Formats: sequence, C-alpha cells, structure tokens
Amino acid sequence: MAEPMLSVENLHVSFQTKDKEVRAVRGVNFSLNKGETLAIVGESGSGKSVTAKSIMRLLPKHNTKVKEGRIIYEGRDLLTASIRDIQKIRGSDISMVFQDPMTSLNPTMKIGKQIIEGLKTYQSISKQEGKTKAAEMLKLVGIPNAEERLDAYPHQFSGGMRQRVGIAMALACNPNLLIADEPTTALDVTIQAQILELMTDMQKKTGTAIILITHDLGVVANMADRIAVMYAGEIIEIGRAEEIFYKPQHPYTLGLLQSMPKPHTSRTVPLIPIPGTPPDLAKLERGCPFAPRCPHTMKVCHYFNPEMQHASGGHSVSCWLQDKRTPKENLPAGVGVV
Ligand SMILES: Nc1ncnc2c1ncn2[C@@H]1O[C@H](COP(=O)(O)OP(=O)(O)OP(=O)(O)O)[C@@H](O)[C@H]1O
Repeated sequence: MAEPMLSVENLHVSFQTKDKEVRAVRGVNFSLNKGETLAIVGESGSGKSVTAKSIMRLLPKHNTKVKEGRIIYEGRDLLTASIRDIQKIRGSDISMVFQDPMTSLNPTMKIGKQIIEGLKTYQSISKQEGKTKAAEMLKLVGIPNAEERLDAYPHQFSGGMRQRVGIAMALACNPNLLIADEPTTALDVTIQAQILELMTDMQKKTGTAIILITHDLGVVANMADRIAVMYAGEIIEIGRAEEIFYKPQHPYTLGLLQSMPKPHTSRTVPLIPIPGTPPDLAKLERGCPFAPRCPHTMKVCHYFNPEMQHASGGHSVSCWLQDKRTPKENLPAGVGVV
C-alpha cells in the first residue's frame, strides 16, 4: 500500500502556565492519504486545534512543549524541520483556513494584493499574471464581479464571502493539504452548507486532502471519508464516516450522535446532551478520562485508561467495553462490537 501523505505519530503537546501543565494532546495517532478528507470532531477543549496547529508549527513558542511524537509529511518530520523549510511548506504544500478569516487576512490591504502576494511567495509571476490568477481564484470560489472585487478590503465582504476569500487564498498555491479549523462555525446554516459544498467542489478539482476540524458531527456527514473523535486530548475512536455514524463503538461517540439534530427525522425526537463537562487537562485523574461522564462504566474504567483496539478496516476505539474480556451483554444499545 502507498505511504500516507501525512502521519501523526504519538503526538504529545503540553502548555506550561504559571502553576500548571495543560496536557492538551496526549498520544494522538492518525494518517491521511492524498485527496482524502479526515474530520476531527469533539467538544470544545478536546485538543483539535492544538493538533492542527502542531502540524503547521503555529503554536506559541514561549509556553508550548511538544513532549513526544513525529509528524511525517512526505517523508520529513515537520516537528524537527527548520523554520525555513516550514515556511516553504506553509502555503505551498499545506495551508490553513480558520474560523475567523479576519485572523488570516490583513484588514489594511486590498484582497487582490493579498492573494497576489501569497502567490508571489512561491511562484515567479508577473503583476498581470498574478492579477489574472487572483481574479480566477475569486471566481472559482463564487465571488461575483471578481475583477472589481480585487480592489475591495476585507471589511467590505460579508462573513460568508470573507470565508470564501480565505479559502481562495488557501487554495491559490494548490496545496496538497488544506486544514480547515471550524471554517463555518461563525456562519449561518445556509452559508455553512455553501462553504462546505465549495470546499468539496474545490477538492474534486484540485485533489487536495482536507483535515476538517469541527465540534459539530452534523457538518461532516456529507464530506468526511474518515472521522477521528477526540476527547480530553486523545483520539478515542477513528474510522470511516459510515462506521462512526452507523456503528459507533465508544459511548462518547454515541453521545455526540445522540446530541446532534438529525436532518430527516421528526422534530419530536428528543436530543440527549452528554451529561457533565470534559475534565481539566491540568488535573487528569487516573483511568479513562470519559469515565466520570460515562453511563456505562465498569470498575476498571476508573483505574486504567484503555489502549486503542484496532478492528478491521481501520476502525479503532479505546474503550474497556470493547475489551475481549468484557462480556458483550455489557455493551449499551447503539454501541457496536469491535
Ligand atoms: N496557547 C495556549 N496556552 C495554554 N493552553 C492552551 C493554549 N492553546 C490551547 N490551550 C488549551 O489546550 C486545550 C485544547 O485546546 P484546543 O484549542 O485544541 O481545543 P479544541 O478542541 O480545538 O476546542 P475549540 O473548539 O474550543 O477550539 C484546552 O484546554 C485549551 O485551553
């Protein structure tokens, strides 16, 4: 089988604050093939953004500690690559779209100039070629009157249009990988759907792989090939999208699915929120981090964190319920067997 384009291996990232260590990412493993879409889902604070920013080396230097792990992209470890190499990779090989495109757009510079400057960093093109390509990119992401809009400033676009510009900028250099961190969270539902459709269309045209980060499983249903579910800094379940949606194996994944509105069911189907709150990552107790919120705990869950169990087809889960020694009658309704 071909080598994956990207593999994240046993990644541990902590933040040192004045009096404590926040263990934000704890042993994350996943890989990504060319052209594939992987969604990383989980509640706020589960470590999704920190994982993504580790790939781009965008975490603050002063308090971040990458304690262990490798991030292999096309055979190179991004964690040990020089800043010069990383800068080359950012934008040309891997680019990122954020929740608020204002963080990546310069408010004082015309949109056209920003796209052209981005292009010029990695390609030697004339001013006119840059202008033509920038207008093409804006057209491609569905911005009307693209040529005229090159002269507009970011604040002259609506939120949805600004996100389109962010995507145009991220894709202008034809990256192998686009990391989209909550790209639609700030937008209303109709615009959300348009932006996701746009990303899928662009992916079909360019063959870019996508890591899509979201707290909303509903967003990834039509888009992801595979889904990684994160909880308290760990991937607790990973598998093909249909496995995660139809055969979830971890009670947390089941909880996320039950708390999500379903598009084609009656409004009277009640949504069941997951009780409790995620743990403080500076004060993790022994055992499975989900145990205090899990309705199906056994004694072992409070003492030992379960290992990842690998089932066929790449579906993996870390839950004591799925251990070979656990009687299968202990499995709650809705939870599949490894
Ligand atoms: N620069 C930082 N300094 C200290 N702690 C941080 C820093 N960045 C993130 N954290 C902490 O790391 C943990 C994981 O954060 P992360 O942003 O990855 O969560 P997330 O799953 O992306 O959630 P959200 O959807 O809210 O962004 C959180 O406890 C967060 O407070």
